[in-house]
Amino acid sequence: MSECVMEEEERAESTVSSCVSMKSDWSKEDPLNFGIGPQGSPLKMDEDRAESTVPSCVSLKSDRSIECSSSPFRYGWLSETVCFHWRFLLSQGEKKRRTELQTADLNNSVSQGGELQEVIEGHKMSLKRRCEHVTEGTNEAGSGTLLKIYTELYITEGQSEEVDTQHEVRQLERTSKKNIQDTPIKCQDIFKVLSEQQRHIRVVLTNGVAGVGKTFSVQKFSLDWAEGLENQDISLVLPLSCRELNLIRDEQHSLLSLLHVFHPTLQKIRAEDLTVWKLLFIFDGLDESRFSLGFNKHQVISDVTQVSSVDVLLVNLIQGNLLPSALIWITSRPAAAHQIPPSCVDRITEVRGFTDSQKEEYFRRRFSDEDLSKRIISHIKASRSLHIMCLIPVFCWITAIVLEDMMTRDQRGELPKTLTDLYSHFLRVQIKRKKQKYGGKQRPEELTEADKELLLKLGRLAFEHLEKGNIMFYSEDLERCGLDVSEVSVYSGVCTEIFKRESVIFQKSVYCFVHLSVQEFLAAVYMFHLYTRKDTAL
Ligand SMILES: Nc1ncnc2c1ncn2[C@@H]1O[C@H](COP(=O)(O)OP(=O)(O)OP(=O)(O)O)[C@@H](O)[C@H]1O
Repeated sequence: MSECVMEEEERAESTVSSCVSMKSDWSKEDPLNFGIGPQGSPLKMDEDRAESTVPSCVSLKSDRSIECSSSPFRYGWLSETVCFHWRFLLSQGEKKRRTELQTADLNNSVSQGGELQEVIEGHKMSLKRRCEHVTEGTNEAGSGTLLKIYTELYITEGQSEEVDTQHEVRQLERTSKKNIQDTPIKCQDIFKVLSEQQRHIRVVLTNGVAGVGKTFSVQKFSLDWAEGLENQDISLVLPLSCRELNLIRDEQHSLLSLLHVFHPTLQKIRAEDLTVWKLLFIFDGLDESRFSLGFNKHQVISDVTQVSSVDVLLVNLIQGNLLPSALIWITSRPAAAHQIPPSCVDRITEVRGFTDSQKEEYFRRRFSDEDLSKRIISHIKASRSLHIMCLIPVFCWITAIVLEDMMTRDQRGELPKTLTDLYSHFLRVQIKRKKQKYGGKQRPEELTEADKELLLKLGRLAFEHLEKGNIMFYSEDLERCGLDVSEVSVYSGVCTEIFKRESVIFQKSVYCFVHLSVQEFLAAVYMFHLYTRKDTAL
């Protein structure tokens, strides 16, 4: 550790409490436009502390302060804070020391500001790597596609009426008709105050049905920030997947250690950094969380180093007890969104999916072969139910997988026009992919007895959990249906998305709740088999 840093840390110990306790409401009134600056407000201090504190606090105020030599402090609040200290010192007749302090301050700013900037740059690089490659549809994690397939989504402020239980094509057809009162909002603007009636937006809740693009939006938002394109007033964007948070459900953490676990590039950040930076925490997939968020009765935590259970940390963050100036973005399927009390939410948005022109744009982006994308688009337009379903991006992905396979093969066959057709072809394509990858000697097109048996077991799993409304399966559930955990993870693309982490298997059903789906389709295949006890028409 450099001498400078050690010195800084020692000084921090004596000054942090005052620095940390200075809560300003800058974020409420005046979103400041800088990268790593603190929220400053005048400190109360005595003369002795002033001498040792001023340089340290000033140095925390980012290396931007040295950008302009004639006026070292660019921002109004900063100059006010600093002037306060400086007037104080000058009144003590310490002109000589002023020069010394100024020099020391500039040196510290360079060293500490430089180090903080390095941490941020490291985090940006790591986030960029993570978000640039996305796991599309139900492909295995790791086989990432570049986020360049990202297509703008239709997102609105506020939310539509409750999801009904009609057949999903009907439901989607209705949803796709734009309501005149819908206020579209761009993903990158969700924290911006967009009208005079609005107040500061601290907590945003984004709803959206399964597969509509919530996670993709989080990835795009994070990537744009990491690439320096959008929301540069935020110092750190910190995505946390609720599914991954489940893995430490039984552990005790402080907010700081939690960040170290999920964002190892931030190992060097300290408690005081968290309190002075403008942070955005993103909790993606609240519906997958296995926490019970007790908003009414919980331990109050306001210190980022205080250890507690993860759900308590979450509640305190959302309520603003912990890091009151941090921005919070929560994404959820509608059925789970009620866990967040409306009083804690400043803005609700809803990802509604693709408009008709966005559907076409998706296929154009996905295929470099222009002729193929044109044929796919015209096939979809010719089939009413496929066209309506393509409102949901994950359905576009399924359609793209199936139609690409069928249109680029030599074999002739009628292209699927109904959802049942499409789902059965989807299963075939996924089985073929699995065989190509893990295959042995079998011909990829062939469906063996073992394949059929496995699909029926998956069907049973789908059916039983659909009845219970479960969206996550665990290894015991698989075993109960006679499924081998490792075998099923190979098949992950077939059933939906199955993640194997530690000993737990999470099945992220893209289609649960009210949606007809591959899961429902598998369940139906199983039911059909039970009914006829014959070979199913796979
Ligand atoms: N904006 C987009 N551009 C291109 N493809 C998209 C987009 N949004 C979603 N997709 C496709 O749909 C799939 C599902 O999207 P995503 O995982 O973001 O949905 P979700 O709303 O988070 O679903 P869930 O509630 O199941 O978690 C993606 O893997 C991708 O294939």
